Amino acid sequence: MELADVSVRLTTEQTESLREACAGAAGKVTGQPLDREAVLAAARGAARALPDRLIEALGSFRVAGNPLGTLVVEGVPTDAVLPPTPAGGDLDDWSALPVATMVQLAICAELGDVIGYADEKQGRLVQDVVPVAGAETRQENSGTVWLELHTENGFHPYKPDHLTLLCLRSDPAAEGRTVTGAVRQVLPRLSAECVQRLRRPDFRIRHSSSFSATQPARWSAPLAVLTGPAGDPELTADFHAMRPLTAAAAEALAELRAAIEDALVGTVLLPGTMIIVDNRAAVHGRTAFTARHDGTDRWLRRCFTVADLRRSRGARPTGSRVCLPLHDLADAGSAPALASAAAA
Ligand SMILES: O=C(O)CCC(=O)C(=O)O
Ligand SMILES: [Fe+2]
Repeated sequence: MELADVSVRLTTEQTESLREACAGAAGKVTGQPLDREAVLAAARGAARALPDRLIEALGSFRVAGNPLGTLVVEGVPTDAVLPPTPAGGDLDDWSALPVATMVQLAICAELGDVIGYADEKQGRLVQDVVPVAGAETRQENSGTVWLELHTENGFHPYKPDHLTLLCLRSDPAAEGRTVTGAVRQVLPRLSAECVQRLRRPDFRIRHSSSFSATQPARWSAPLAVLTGPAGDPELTADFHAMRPLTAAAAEALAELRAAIEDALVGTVLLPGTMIIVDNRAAVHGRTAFTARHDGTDRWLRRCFTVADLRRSRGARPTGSRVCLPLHDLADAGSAPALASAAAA
């Protein structure tokens, strides 16, 4: 199975009429921060302009998933004039990208509720994924080296259920491939012993450096890599930041890693292509690419959704989609699933 099997391409007419609807919706809320119900309501309104075929594909992906844990949408409208790729890592004001921002929020509205994290990218609901000078070797999306396969924020009690990445610019040499590896592809290839070991809470994930850059590293509570139904489990893994707690767990994680690396699918995202990852069904990563830092670099925009926003209400200020800093939550004891102790 290839990404082409899970791709939806909009026709030129569909792209254009969606562009118009999104520009109109954005115009009604220009100047407001994204983290306002009025802005998200405008996006839900714009979602009515999504083609039926796409609404259907998003709905079925949300409810049932697919074998690749990945959906690709081509022909997503973006803004006719793009600012230079932001060198500092963030675009200051979403109103420079009204269409791209609104269409991403509209697509996200079909997947669930948009969520953000105060620790990361200033809590922005739609974030910029761009190479940052000096961050080349970091295992973060600001780097340019191979970005190890990971569950997004797998250490977080309110990790996203889906993440969307909308490409505004590819890297000039078209080297940066976004890749995903799905649990449904690898499960039949794993030994029974491996599966059994991955189901034990014998793993911890170090909080991403974007979450605890200035503090000593913190770790998740011990967790299992595979959870849920035997025939269709959920996957939480991170081949950079996950630490097995026993030798048997380490062996199982290595077997899983080899199987996933064997089953990877991927693509160099082109402008107007969005990749959507089911964060409970697939890990994702990115191959290395070269940055020039001259405004023409690779530029994706990222937005997260959860299936049930209410579950995280104790972690967010009233009326906001942005989860408070993780270390405040851990200290307040409002997230019992969290252990802030360093792993031994
Ligand atoms: O740059 C990419 O293609 C993926 C980066 C990534 O893992 C992320 O932004 O969450
Ligand atoms: Fe990621």
